[in-house]
Amino acid sequence: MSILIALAGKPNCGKSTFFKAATLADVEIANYPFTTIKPNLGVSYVRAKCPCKELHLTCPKCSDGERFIAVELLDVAGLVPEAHKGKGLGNAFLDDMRQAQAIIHVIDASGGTDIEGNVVPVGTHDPLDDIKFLETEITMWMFGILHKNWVKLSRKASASGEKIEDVIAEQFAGLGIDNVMAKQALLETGLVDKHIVNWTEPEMIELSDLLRKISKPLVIAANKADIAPPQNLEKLKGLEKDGYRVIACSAGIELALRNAASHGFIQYLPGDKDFTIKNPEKLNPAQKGALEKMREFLKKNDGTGIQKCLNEVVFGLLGYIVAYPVEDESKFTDKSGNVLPDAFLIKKGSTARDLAFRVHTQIGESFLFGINARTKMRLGDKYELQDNDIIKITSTK
Ligand SMILES: Nc1nc2c(ncn2[C@@H]2O[C@H](COP(=O)(O)OP(=O)(O)OP(=O)(O)O)[C@@H](O)[C@H]2O)c(=O)[nH]1
Repeated sequence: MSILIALAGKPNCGKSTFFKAATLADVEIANYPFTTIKPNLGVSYVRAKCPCKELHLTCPKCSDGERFIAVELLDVAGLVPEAHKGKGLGNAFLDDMRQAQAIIHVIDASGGTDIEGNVVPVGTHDPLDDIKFLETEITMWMFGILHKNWVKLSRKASASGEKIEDVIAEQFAGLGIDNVMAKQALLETGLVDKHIVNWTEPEMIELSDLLRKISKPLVIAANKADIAPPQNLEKLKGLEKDGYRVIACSAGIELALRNAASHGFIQYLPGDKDFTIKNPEKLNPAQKGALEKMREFLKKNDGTGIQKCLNEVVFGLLGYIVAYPVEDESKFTDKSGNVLPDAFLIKKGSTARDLAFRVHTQIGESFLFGINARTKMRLGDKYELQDNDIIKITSTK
């Protein structure tokens, strides 16, 4: 049950660079055999504080107390104007979007590419237009589905007396929309009280827009921040008051740093706010100069922003926490003595029994109780997991 994040953006915004950087894992953090599963599907990681440091344990799964937990990243191609009408690779774009739980929308914050991705002088294109553009494409695609099936849906809601949220959820099940999400959108638009046969097109568009926001939450990766005019970044940050999450970033710098780290030139972990040069004598002045420029960016922005985007999606937007199941609660290990062998991303609000099911269906079904490995307290099946919990599960199996 991996988390799938879609990486979307118009041509030339730096999406491929972001994808390459985010899926280029150093051997130290990669516990997946391949970081690229398919050409456009890769393994990336969220970064969390591993409990090993606090417990003074040596943990082979983390780097200096930083745990990298795998998520899947989908490089979505084909965002072009009118993608929702099937233009360009529009259908592929929307099909990819269907499966994702959330979106990282990579935009060119420098304003150096127009809406179709053609290069223009930096600062001449308004990056706010790019944000609207992606949202409109998804909303109008969803509206298209609603509009096309409207007669069928009306009949269903009238004849069978099925609840409208159930009818909508069924129609959009493939997009990950359930009846709770549908109900929320219907309530917010006020359409819950209006029979579907009387819905107008603008009302259906408003509903589609809300369904998009609820089912495909997004983070805006304000990329190329290294060359972006400051007023662009300020304008983008200003969107946060409207509920947007905007992160200034540089995929170009992240890729360069990960490459430098994998070749042993620097010590750098994704998400670090600085790096150290390992062998300065091996670098020429131009390389040193380039690294120092990158360091300036990191200092100013608390890192390159790439790890922040991933963490914000998983822990912020989607509300996941990390739980560590163990078999020996006194040593914090599995049966073979491996310290903190697994880190599971699990939804906030999940219980000890939910964690048991994540370990194995049989263990979930035969769950007896949990033990908080830190306090050795017994936990019932309804115990709500807290971030960073280490839990021993006792079952009859
Ligand atoms: N200055 C700067 N340039 C960047 C950054 N990220 C990407 N670029 C450059 O932007 C250009 C486009 O980057 P790509 O990653 O190929 O863009 P893309 O969005 O995948 O483009 P398509 O493959 O056409 O969809 C390249 O010249 C990159 O080197 C960045 O953070 N800063």
